[in-house]
Amino acid sequence: MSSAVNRRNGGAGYRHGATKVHRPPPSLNDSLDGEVRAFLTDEDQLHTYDDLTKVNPVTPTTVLKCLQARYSVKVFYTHAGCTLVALNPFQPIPHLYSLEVMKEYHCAPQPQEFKPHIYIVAEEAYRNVKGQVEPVNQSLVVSGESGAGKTWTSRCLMKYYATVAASSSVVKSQDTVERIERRVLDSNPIMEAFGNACTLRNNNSSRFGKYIQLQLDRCQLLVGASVQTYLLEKTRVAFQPANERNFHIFYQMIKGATDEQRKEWKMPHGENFAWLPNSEKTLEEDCFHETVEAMVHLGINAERQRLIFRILAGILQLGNVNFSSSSDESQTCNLDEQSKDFLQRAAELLCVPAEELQTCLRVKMLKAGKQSVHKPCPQTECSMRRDCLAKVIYAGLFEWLVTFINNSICADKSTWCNFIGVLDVYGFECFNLNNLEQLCINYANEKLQQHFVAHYLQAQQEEYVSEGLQWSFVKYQNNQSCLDLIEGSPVSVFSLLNEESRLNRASDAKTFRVRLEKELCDNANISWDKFSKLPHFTVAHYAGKVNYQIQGMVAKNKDPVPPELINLLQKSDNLLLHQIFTNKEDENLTTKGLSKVTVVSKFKVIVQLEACGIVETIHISAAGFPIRIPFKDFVQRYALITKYSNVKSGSHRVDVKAASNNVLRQEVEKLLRVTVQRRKAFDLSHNLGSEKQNSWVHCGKTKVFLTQLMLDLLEDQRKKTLTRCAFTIQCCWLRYQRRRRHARQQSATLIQAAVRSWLVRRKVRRWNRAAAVIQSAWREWRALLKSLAEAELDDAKDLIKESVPELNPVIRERGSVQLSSIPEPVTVRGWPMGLALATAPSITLSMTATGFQKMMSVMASLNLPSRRGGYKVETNQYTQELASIRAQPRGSVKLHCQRSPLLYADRKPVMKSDVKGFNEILLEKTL
Ligand SMILES: Nc1ncnc2c1ncn2[C@@H]1O[C@H](COP(=O)(O)OP(=O)(O)OP(=O)(O)O)[C@@H](O)[C@H]1O
Repeated sequence: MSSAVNRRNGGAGYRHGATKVHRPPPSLNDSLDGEVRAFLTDEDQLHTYDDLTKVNPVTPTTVLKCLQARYSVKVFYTHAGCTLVALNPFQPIPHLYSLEVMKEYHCAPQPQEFKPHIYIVAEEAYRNVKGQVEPVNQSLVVSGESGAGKTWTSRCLMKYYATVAASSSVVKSQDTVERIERRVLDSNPIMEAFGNACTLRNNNSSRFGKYIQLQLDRCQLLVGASVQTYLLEKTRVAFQPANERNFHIFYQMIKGATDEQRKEWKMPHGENFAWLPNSEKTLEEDCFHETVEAMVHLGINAERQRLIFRILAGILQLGNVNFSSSSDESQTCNLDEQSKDFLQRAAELLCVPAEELQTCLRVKMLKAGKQSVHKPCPQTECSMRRDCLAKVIYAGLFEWLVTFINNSICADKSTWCNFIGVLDVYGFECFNLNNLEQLCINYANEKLQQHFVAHYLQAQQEEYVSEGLQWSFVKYQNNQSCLDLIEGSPVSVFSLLNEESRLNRASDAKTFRVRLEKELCDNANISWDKFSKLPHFTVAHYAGKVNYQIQGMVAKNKDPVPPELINLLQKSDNLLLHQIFTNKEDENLTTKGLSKVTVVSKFKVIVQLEACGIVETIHISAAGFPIRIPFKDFVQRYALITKYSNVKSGSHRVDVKAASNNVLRQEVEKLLRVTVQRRKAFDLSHNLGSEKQNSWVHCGKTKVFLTQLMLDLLEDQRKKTLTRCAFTIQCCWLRYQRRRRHARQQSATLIQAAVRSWLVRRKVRRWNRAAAVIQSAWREWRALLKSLAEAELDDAKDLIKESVPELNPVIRERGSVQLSSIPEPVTVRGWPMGLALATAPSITLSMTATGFQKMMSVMASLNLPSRRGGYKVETNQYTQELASIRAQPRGSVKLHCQRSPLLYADRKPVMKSDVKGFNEILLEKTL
């Protein structure tokens, strides 16, 4: 089994389409004998082929062999050009999808060089959104048969984007990002619980199609998502094919309910429900707890959950209501006691009046003009009305859930600018009995195929021709006539079906078949088996012929819902049910004849296929030139390769806006030459001759056509050039910063030096002034001392002379000094050597005065007046005879007295400092 993931572009991208495995006529395979086949394909090496286009020759047999070989060595992904074939391993392979693997692919410079993986497709689409020239929306189509792994693959893609598109988040708070991712992922279990069921082919088969749009902001971060669903198989609610089951949610409820819930839902243990076959089968999908948890995360609160589960329980109860026919047609069908009980329970759970419910199921209302008539329904119709009620409730609930999920995960339009779409689409279906469902599914596939053809092969071929390329594709199959048959105008299967439904006449399969035959006989794609008992028609689809049963098709298309049922549901006291059906009032549930919306018209209106961006382009890479870029854009993007390189390309700057097409073309050619030359010089080891490289690119008239390889090469060179430029800019910036820092440092040093020198100069000037003052004072003082010393010595001599005759010492007034402002001379008496003694630090037989006494002594010695002349200073010591004065080493003075004249002669002087200078002066004078 396989599911193919097509990588497709949306918007105005340059990348196109996917390669289908190229199929030569079947006869080719048969015509190849074994030897040639062995020569062409080394079968032992088949498992190593990463791309199915390498298989040679490309035939269904060789492709299948290659896939088988890879499957046997547990390799589950293989490229097929630009599509990816995913094989279902049918076993968990955790290491293949781990977070590390995701990161590896996401961070790889060239993920396509890695082993084929769904993450390559995911990453390519993610990178394409950023756009090589401009952002391009992307869509991934996951298609395949039931059980091929489409849902699994879609889930993988969602998980991948939820991881990589959030991991780079720097802007948003972690909290926001987690919430968005979580919600997007949590939508899966809910949708699967309500929309998936166990079928013969797949235990977890999606019974609806879905298209998920992952919304990205400017920084390519996942900011939200939206889901569109289509074609829910609602008939499954009331009818389950043999050995299949109903939707998972019902089984989850009966298996996971608490006793309390069972009581509320009126589902006692052991109760059998007709609409829950095979409930003994236990699946991992039967996980009620997980669904409830996801509901909580998405914001479905407990009260809403209660309403939802009551509705579901009500549907189950309805399934056990059986009608038995009445003997009289004018009487309503009978209900046995059990059925009455179940009907009562259903009415309670759906919160509608039981009586009214019973009437709605058994009596139909016919309108005749303005009058309405009530008519009892036959037994089969009663059952149909019951089933219809269940289906309409379930479909309404599912729709409400999808809307709720969208409201919860959808980002505001202003916050996202690009999207990646994932379309999980039913593959082509062909059963023994096919009806309207298969016709719709196959129509969708046919439409996809048409886009594939029209938007890739055809458009590409036409473009090549208009651009003058010598290139032709293998003759492609155009399925337009098949589509015309199904959906064309004015007459087609759908238009006739719609007409039949609108006429509202009793549908007769045979009549309708005749009508089809008559109207569509010109179309070669429809045929009839005239011998078949059942009326049918056969459509030749691109993938094969399918027989469609006509019986019941018109009824299915009408999808009628009796208005009484809708009226009843609108009256429901279950707020949710009431809300669902009140909102539906204007939709196809009305009975206004021609305005009715039928299933096929609804399916055509849904147009997800177009709305989701698939219509735009389809991406194929293996053949031709999937990338085409206008010259102008090409030069704008890649001119830097030559502009910022050392290569002499001879190119001068081209004004892209003003340049003519020819100039641009020349510029493109130069660019391509440089790129290829560089590659050759660099990559000789790859053995890529110029011839081969030239086939990677072609210049058309207005566009350049590239293969993926050439684009990668150009991108690689561009990236390298940008890296080099970035490096140069960084270097310049660093150098500039360094220089600026250096200049600042120098300026700071200069300012500091200037300030310091100014401070020093100021200090020196002060010092000089102070020194001058000190010098002059010192000189004055020296002169004064000198004169005092002389006077004192003179006085001493006089004293000795005078004292001898009278033996009576006379205290004389000495050294009178005229002070400027004092009118009369102030006389100061002092001991001649007082000054010396007062300041001398070490004197033999010495005495030392301190404090005021010392000051007085000094003043007296110097014959200085008191500061204000307010007192007179006199020595209070006896004048003694000085025998001798001698200088001692270290500048101390030794006095030799006859008798100490000092008051404190017995005191030891304080050894504070040596007397210098002054002592010497004294000694000089004395000795
Ligand atoms: N890559 C895979 N790795 C492991 N198991 C896988 C893988 N792909 C598919 N499966 C298994 O196959 C089962 C069927 O896959 P899935 O439901 O995705 O198929 P599908 O194509 O969506 O079918 P349907 O159309 O019926 O919904 C899954 O439940 C899962 O168990």
